[in-house]
Amino acid sequence: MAFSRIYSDPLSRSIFKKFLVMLCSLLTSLYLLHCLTERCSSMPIPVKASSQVAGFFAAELDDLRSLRRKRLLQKWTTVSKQGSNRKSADAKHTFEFSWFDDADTGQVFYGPEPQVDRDYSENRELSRDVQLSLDDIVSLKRLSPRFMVNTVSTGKLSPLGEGTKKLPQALIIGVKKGGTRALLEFLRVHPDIRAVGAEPHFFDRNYENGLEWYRELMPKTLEGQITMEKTPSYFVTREAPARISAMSRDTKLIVVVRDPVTRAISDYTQTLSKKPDIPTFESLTFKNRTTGLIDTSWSAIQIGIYAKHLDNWLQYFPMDQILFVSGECLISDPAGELGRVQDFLGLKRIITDKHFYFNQTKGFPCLKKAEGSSKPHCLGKTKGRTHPNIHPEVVQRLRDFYRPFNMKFYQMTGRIFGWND
Ligand SMILES: Nc1ncnc2c1ncn2[C@@H]1O[C@H](COP(=O)(O)OS(=O)(=O)O)[C@@H](OP(=O)(O)O)[C@H]1O
Repeated sequence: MAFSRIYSDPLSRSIFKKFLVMLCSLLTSLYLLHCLTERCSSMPIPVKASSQVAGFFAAELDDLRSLRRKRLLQKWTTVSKQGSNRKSADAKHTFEFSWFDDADTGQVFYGPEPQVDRDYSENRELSRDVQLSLDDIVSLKRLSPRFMVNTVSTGKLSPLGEGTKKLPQALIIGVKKGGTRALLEFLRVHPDIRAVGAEPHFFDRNYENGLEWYRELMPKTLEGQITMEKTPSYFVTREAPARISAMSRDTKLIVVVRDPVTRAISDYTQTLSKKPDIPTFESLTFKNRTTGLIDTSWSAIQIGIYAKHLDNWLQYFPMDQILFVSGECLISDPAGELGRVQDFLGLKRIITDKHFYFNQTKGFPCLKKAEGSSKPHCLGKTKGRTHPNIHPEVVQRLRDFYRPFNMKFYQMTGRIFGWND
C-alpha cells in the first residue's frame, strides 16, 4: 500500500529514483574499491620480490668475497715475495717467516712473525687478513690445515714439509780447524738458513758425481731460505773456486780463519787423536831442524798460508763476495761474529747474545737452544781438544814464518786479525 502511494505521488517518485541512483553509485564505488583491493593483493608480494633480489646480491656478495680472498692471497704472496727479495737487498726490511701463535685468536700459523719494531703493526694487520682468507679457503675447499704452510709462503697449495732442494747459495769453505762447525751450528738457529749437517766434499772429492748428486744432499727449503753447507777443505783446493763459480758466480763464501800457528797445532792434535804413533809436531814442522827450514809441504803448515790460498779465490770471486770470520772472536764474542755473518747473508739479525751462554766445563760458548730443540747444546768432544805442549822455540819460529803471510792477508781482507801480538 505504501509502495503504491509512492508511485502514485509524483514528488515521492522522483525522490525515490534519486535514492536508487545514489545507492547504485555507492554500490558501484564499493565494488570498484573491492576490485582494486583484490588486484593489489594479487601483485607479487614484497617478500618474494626481495628474496629474488637478495639471491642476486648474495651471488654478487659471494663473488666479492672470493675476490677479496683472491686479493688477500695476492697481497700476501706479493708481500712475501717482496719480503724475500728485499732480504738480500736490505737486511732491515725483511719478514721473518716462522711458526707463531697469534695472541688475540690463539691460532697457530706460519707467516711473518710480528716484530716489536716499526713493521709490527703492518705485519700484524697483514697476518690477520691472511689468516681470515686462509680459514675461508680451508673450510671452502675442505683442506687440512697442514696445507696452509706452503699456501702462505709460496702462494701454492702443497703439503707441510714440502719445499725444494736447491744448490747452496752460501758456503763455509774453510779453514780446517778454524771453527767452521761452531759457525754452522750457530747459523742453523736462524729460521732462514737450512744446512747439511755432514761435510759433502763435493768440490774437492766428489765433483765427478755431478751437480744433481750434490743437490740431492741438500735439505728442502722454502722460498727465501738459504741453503748452506760447510766443507773446510774447499779453501785449499785449487779447483774449488772455478767449480763453485761454474755452479753459480753469486755463491757467497765464508772463511773462518784462526791464528795459523794454533790452527796447525789443532790440526796435528786431531791427527794425533786418530794415529797416536805419528812423529812429534816439532819434527814434522821442519825439513831440517838445524837450519830451521819449515816444511811447507806438510798440510798442517800449508793450510795456514791464507794469503796464498785467497789469491786463488780472487781469480774467480770478488772480495765483497767473501766474508772472513775470526775464529778467535767466534769464541770470545760469538754474537758479534754472527751479526756480521747475518748481515753478509742479507738476513735479519736474529741470532744475538740471547742465544749463547758460556759453558765453564766445556770452556766455550754454547747454544742455549739448538736448532729444533729446547735444550742447551755444546759442540762435541772433538771440538775444543786439549793441545799438546809445543816447544816455545818452535812456536816462535812458526810465528816468524807466518808473519809476512799474515800481513799480506790483513792487507787483502782489510781486517787485522791480531795473530802477531
Ligand atoms: N763454541 C765452540 N765450541 C767448541 N769449539 C769451538 C767453538 N768455537 C770455536 N771452536 C773451535 O773450533 C775448532 C774446530 O774447528 P772446526 O770445526 O773448523 O774443525 S774441522 O775442520 O771441522 O775439523 C776447535 O778447535 P780445537 O780447540 O783445536 O779443538 C775449537 O777451538
